[in-house]
Amino acid sequence: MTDSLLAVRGLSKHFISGNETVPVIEKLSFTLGQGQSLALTGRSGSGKSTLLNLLCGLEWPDAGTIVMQGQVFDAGRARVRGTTEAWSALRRQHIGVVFQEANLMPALSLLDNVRFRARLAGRDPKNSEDWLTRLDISELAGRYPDQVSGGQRQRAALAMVFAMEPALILADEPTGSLDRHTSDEVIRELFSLQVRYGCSLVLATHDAELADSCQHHLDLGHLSGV
Ligand SMILES: Nc1ncnc2c1ncn2[C@@H]1O[C@H](COP(=O)(O)OP(=O)(O)OP(=O)(O)O)[C@@H](O)[C@H]1O
Repeated sequence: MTDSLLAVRGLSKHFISGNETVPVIEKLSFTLGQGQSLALTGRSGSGKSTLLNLLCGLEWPDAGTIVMQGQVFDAGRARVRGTTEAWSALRRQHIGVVFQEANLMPALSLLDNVRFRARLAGRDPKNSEDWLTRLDISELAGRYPDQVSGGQRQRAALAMVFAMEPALILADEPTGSLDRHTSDEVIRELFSLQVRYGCSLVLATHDAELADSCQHHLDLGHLSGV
């Protein structure tokens, strides 16, 4: 892939379970180009969520290097002063996350959630209402997350992600909690906006059809690189 946005080299992660060491990601390497999409597949427990968590900083790698937009995060240097702060800033500004359950702030209306995420990324929140319109939930702008359906929350989560103008979207079974019809609609929006705005996408899914919609495919069950 050319014009690499994301390059992962020799990434490894294990967990400790009782007295046992459980290797989950082992010496994984791949690159993802700007504006490209990558499907992560593999049996349950193969490490899809763990990889997404490593990429967005919710988990700490044991070894390896992640390079995003030219900024290097080296597991060996992770504790060096300034490294984690620089990575946190990069993620806040450039990585949008959509998980199975929309992670909205319960005390904020849908519109304020979108504005909040845009501001957090340092973007002007003036287009927040437009994003709700584009995702067909403008009439719900003033409602709180617990006053709307799961599909509407997931649309609001997408509006939040696009309002921050991300370079990279990480999506973990983003429609896993939705019925097929709503799921298809939300996924269509995700792909169409991702292509239109040229951001890259890493999507963990068990859905073979969805995986086929991505340009690249990484099967963690077989630990092969892209
Ligand atoms: N915090 C943790 N402590 C110990 N083991 C963990 C932890 N998080 C994940 N694991 C283990 O790591 C492995 C990979 O989990 P992960 O959630 O990444 O898999 P997955 O491919 O996303 O699975 P699924 O398709 O079921 O969502 C599993 O064996 C899981 O039990």
